[in-house]
Amino acid sequence: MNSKTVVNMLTHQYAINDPLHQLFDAVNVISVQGYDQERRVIYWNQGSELLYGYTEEEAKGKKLEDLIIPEPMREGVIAAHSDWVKHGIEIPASEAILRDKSGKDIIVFSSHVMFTNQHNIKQMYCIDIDLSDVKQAQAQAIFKDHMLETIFGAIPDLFFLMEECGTIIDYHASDDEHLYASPEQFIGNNMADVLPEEVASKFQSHIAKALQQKTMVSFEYALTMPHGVVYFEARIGLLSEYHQVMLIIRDITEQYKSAEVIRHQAYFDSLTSLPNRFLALDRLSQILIEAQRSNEKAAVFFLDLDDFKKVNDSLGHEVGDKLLIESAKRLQQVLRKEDTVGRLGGDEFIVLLRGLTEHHNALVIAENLLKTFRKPFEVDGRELVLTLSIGIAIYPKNGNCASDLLRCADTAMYQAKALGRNTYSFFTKEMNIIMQRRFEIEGQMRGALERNEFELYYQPQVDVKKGHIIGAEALLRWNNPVLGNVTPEEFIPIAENSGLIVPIGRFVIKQALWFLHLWQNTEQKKYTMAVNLSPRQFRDTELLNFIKNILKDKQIDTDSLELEITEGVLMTGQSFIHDAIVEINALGIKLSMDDFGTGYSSLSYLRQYPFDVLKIDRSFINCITENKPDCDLVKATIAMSHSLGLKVVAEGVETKEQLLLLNDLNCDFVQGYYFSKPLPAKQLLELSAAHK
Ligand SMILES: Nc1nc2c(ncn2[C@@H]2O[C@@H]3COP(=O)(O)O[C@H]4[C@@H](O)[C@H](n5cnc6c(=O)[nH]c(N)nc65)O[C@@H]4COP(=O)(O)O[C@H]3[C@H]2O)c(=O)[nH]1
Repeated sequence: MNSKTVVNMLTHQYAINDPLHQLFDAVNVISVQGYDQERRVIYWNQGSELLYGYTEEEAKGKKLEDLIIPEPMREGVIAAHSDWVKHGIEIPASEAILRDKSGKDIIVFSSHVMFTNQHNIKQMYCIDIDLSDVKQAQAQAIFKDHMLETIFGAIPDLFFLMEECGTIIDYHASDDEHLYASPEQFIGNNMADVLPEEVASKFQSHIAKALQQKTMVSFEYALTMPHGVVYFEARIGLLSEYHQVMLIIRDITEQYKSAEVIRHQAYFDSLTSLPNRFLALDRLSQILIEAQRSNEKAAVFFLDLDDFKKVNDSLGHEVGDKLLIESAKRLQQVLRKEDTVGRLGGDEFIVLLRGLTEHHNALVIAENLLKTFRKPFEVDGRELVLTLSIGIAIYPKNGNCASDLLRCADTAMYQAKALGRNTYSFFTKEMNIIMQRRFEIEGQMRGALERNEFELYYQPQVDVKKGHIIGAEALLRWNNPVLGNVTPEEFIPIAENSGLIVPIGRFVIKQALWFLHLWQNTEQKKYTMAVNLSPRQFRDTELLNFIKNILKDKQIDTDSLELEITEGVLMTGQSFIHDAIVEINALGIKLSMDDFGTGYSSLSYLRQYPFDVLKIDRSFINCITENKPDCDLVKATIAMSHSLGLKVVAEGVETKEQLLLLNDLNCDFVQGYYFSKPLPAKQLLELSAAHK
């Protein structure tokens, strides 16, 4: 054993016994290593074992550079150590990437001290703190920073970090276009100093709400920017521990505008931009609440453009639309700002007047409205005269709620029409009687089917030349225990308005086809059955299937059924009606134009749709023998129908003279009291059998 070895042994001895080592032994979160002058391990605490993987036994006596110093650093470490030992040049504390037993990199913060022991031998102590957690956390923080930056850059939202009091700490924006002020104006300033007062106070109150409710709060606001008004949605998220809030601001202008369009569509008429029925009635309810509170009178006007359908139909929908737009403008011009004018649909408008002090007021306004329509309308270079019929209901005299008042005004409007149009009519109690009757009929009609109160009568149709019955028209009769016999002219329009025509119409078709089956089978002859179809029934999407099934079930040829429709059905121009007519034709069912001569009698419909039969209204047949113009018209109608390939039925034939004349005019078929009134099924069978 040489002297050097003895010194080393002693050094180790001292090292082990050093009270400092006892302290290092107790701390295992820090690695403390002692090295002698040759950098051989003389001390290796538990922390070193945990960090570098070498046990004390394995480490002791080994050289620093062989243990934990990676190859590329070795020379530098040896040189630095030697500089320190020989020249007293300290190795500064620094971060270093060392190596553990398995060869893995270990990031540490390494500090070093040099002692000279009592044998005057230098010993170096390294104190290494494991930085891997710190480094990982740092890396994660950097990653999160990058991630947030990417997110902020990719999202068009604005992000503001601010103190709870509203002072802006930081912001992120993918572009500055959405910033109301420059970044310099924002940072360090309070929202209240930068944003308009109204918007700033919205922010303050919502931040307060979020803090109070300890939850995310959102709200919307608008800012006038250089390029126009921009709508924003702000969400306030709390960073409670830091007494800060995060504002996430999104530009919702597009959304807002589309919502605005939808809102507008829901509440305003797209053609005239007037409030629609829904909004107008809502406003009426509001007016009534206010009128009740302030003890004031209000008025509801129900306006209908006279003969608009004719204009619409003769000049086309485009002209009709322009007339409606112009009418809406004229109505608005007569009224005060606080009054409302709305479009109920078609050619019907509503006017709501609030704060009426005298009954007279409504009268003056009604006269002004009529006056404003006296000036002809100019559309596409044409001068057109359009008049109005106005029904007026007064709150509280005629009713307390919107629907009652509207109904009263509607009833009064009918009265104005009956008075000859181009006038107004105030609702009276007498009109109430008419209305009551309508209500009563509607009330009684509900359940009438179930109570078997309806019956079908059949009016025969006769071939003019041969004198044979060729078929019949099914006409509905209603006998109600309360109301007695109600005429179809009275109950059919009510059934149409209430929608009850749909089940009633199905009943008619079923009964009529059932009877036709019986009739055809009894007499072994192919009769036809004409059934009236209301406009409302076209909305019954299952109707044609329903008809098809019965025809199939009863084995009736489709061309034995004739569906009668009036011009009114076609005037609406709705596509589902067009489609249904095409399908009726495709099925082989006959189509008949009813009441020809009473409405607009448009030839274009006859060309446009596949009609098989034209029925001349009885009002024309009535006077054909005495009235030459009527006779000429009927003659022309028959000739025109034939040229279009249609058969003609003359309705309401009551005399032999009429029949003879119609024969001369080449009319195909007749129907009327001259042959027979509408009859119950059994009687028609008897008549038909006798006629054979
Ligand atoms: N003065 C006179 N009148 C005659 C003569 N011949 C027939 N009539 C009447 O003229 C009407 C002809 O029916 P419409 O034009 O389809 O007119 C029908 C039709 O539009 C409607 N209607 C009747 N039944 C139904 C139905 O089942 N469904 C639908 N949607 N409407 C129906 O009610 C209207 C009136 O029906 P009704 O009162 O049965 O009146 C029937 C018939 O009784 C005559 O020589 N002189």
